[in-house]
Amino acid sequence: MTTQTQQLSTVKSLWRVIPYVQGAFPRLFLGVFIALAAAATALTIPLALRWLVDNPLSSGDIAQIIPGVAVIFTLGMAEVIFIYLRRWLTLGPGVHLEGKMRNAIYVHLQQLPVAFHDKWQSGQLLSRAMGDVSTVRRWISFAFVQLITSTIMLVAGFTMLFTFSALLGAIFLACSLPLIIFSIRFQRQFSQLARSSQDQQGDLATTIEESVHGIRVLKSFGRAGEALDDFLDQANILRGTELAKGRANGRMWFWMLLIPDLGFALTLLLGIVQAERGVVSVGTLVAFFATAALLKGPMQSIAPMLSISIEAASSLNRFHEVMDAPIEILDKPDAPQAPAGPGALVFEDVHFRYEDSSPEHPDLLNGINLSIQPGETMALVGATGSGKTSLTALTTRLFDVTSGRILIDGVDIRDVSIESLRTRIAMAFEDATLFSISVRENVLLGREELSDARTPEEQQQADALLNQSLNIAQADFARHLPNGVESKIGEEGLSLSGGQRQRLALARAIAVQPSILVLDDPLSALDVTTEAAVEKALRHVLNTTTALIVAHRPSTVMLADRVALLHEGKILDVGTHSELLARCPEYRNVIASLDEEKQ
Ligand SMILES: Nc1ncnc2c1ncn2[C@@H]1O[C@H](COP(=O)(O)OP(=O)(O)OP(=O)(O)O)[C@@H](O)[C@H]1O
Repeated sequence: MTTQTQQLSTVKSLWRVIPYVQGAFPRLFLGVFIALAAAATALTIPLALRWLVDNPLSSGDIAQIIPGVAVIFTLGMAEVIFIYLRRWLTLGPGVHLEGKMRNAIYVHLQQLPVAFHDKWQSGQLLSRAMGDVSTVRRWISFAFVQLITSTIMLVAGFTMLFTFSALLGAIFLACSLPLIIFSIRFQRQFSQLARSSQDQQGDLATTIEESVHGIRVLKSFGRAGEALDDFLDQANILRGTELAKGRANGRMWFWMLLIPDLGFALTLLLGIVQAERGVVSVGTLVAFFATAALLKGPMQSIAPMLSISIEAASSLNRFHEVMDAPIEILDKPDAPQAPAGPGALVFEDVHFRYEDSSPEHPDLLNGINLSIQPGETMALVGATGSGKTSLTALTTRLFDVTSGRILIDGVDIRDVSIESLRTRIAMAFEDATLFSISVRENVLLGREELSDARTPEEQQQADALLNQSLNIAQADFARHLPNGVESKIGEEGLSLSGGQRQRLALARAIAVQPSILVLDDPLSALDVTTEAAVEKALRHVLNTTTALIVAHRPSTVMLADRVALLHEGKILDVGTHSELLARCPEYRNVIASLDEEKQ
């Protein structure tokens, strides 16, 4: 996804790095100070040279030559040591900053609502958390200090050149001025290219991620060739942008190398004439060119440092596009824990619509009123696309209601802490996502205290809960994996069948031992016999737990005490399966369509 960014100037964008570098300020400032000391030492060398040429060398005083050379040697050595120290000092802040920024974006991504993740491609998020953060680290560790010291060195160096000879200094400066014009033009062009390249890298990462993720679909539909063509098209666009960046850099380098050399040649010519006429001493001329030679480095470093700074500014913009995304679903200040009641779940005039749904459409959920008693199992049925999954997502605040309210044991779910709400209500989805960790860790994911069990008692408790949850979810197969429940599940559980993944996801929801269980068709991938066994075992759990179960199969409906029919955004009727069959034609239609789907 290529986002439209608010265009900030390079300096404003770079300024936003400050919160992440604060702890490392002393080291960074010391680094800048040491870099300035290195520059000052380097600029002292031409002064020592002038004294050496104009005094002992012209008078032939051998006794003074050796100490003079020793001073220049010592200054050179000091400069080398300062440069080493500067590199050592500035490396730490960069690494510190990289860690802080990466942690911050990870935490923020975890807190951002599901609506944000629905809109953003994972490749874009990945490239911002990895590539862009590394670019900013390179800038702070290297280009930032270099840019400051180069600028100060240029100001001090040109001042020295003017004191040596105003005429020669003015000519050298005049020859260098076009560099500023080129730098400004370069900055404009390069910042656009840098941003395009970073966005295209994000798009490419998304394509790779999606094609690896969907490799089975691509292979089975014989679309690998087309996927490769799409990838190559995107990779070619990125290559074009990178080549354009390289050409812009190359042009900049051409002028960066040529202009100082032209200035150097011109002033050398004039300087020799002036020395010959006695306007300047030979020592001053030597010092002038030693200084001018020293300034070539900072002048030439401006372009690469500018390009790194521009890239870092663009990376910071991309980073902040994620960090600035508001966390819309938040705890109220000092929100209390969800009440430890029996588990009544009530929907009161609940309205909900997705942000991107068009205004002429009515709300997807258009005034839901539904009351589920403690310990009751309520099945939710409705035509496909009627909003059943969306309704279940509201219970744990994956999305917030647009209006109305949802109550858990009489308390609005927005008034209690989200963390406590999500321990009271556990969810299992049709699309079961497992993590690349062991079966044990996956099942005990919602029981942090037990997944980190240390004492033998905790271990025993964790084992008992794990076994009980696996039994209810009919996930016995997990014990027969190569390392039993300690077996690590392949990436996103892909080494397991769909039905096996669903059973582990169900075991995970059961292990939370919630007061309310919300199941979004979690048995869809099971065969009829396994489904019947899971349902039988589930009945025991559901006797003591309030449950809301989205049902796509008549057998799931049979599990429930009552059934709610969702129709055109409202709960059209609630009753037992047979009551609804008898009195509600819409219910009969939905059940008939479920039967047809099953056949
Ligand atoms: N994250 C989302 N952003 C925008 N629209 C969405 C989102 N998720 C679902 N929708 C839309 O909301 C409507 C209801 O979807 P939902 O998944 O809640 O229905 P459902 O009744 O569970 O469907 P099914 O029985 O097919 O699973 C659909 O039209 C769908 O396109």
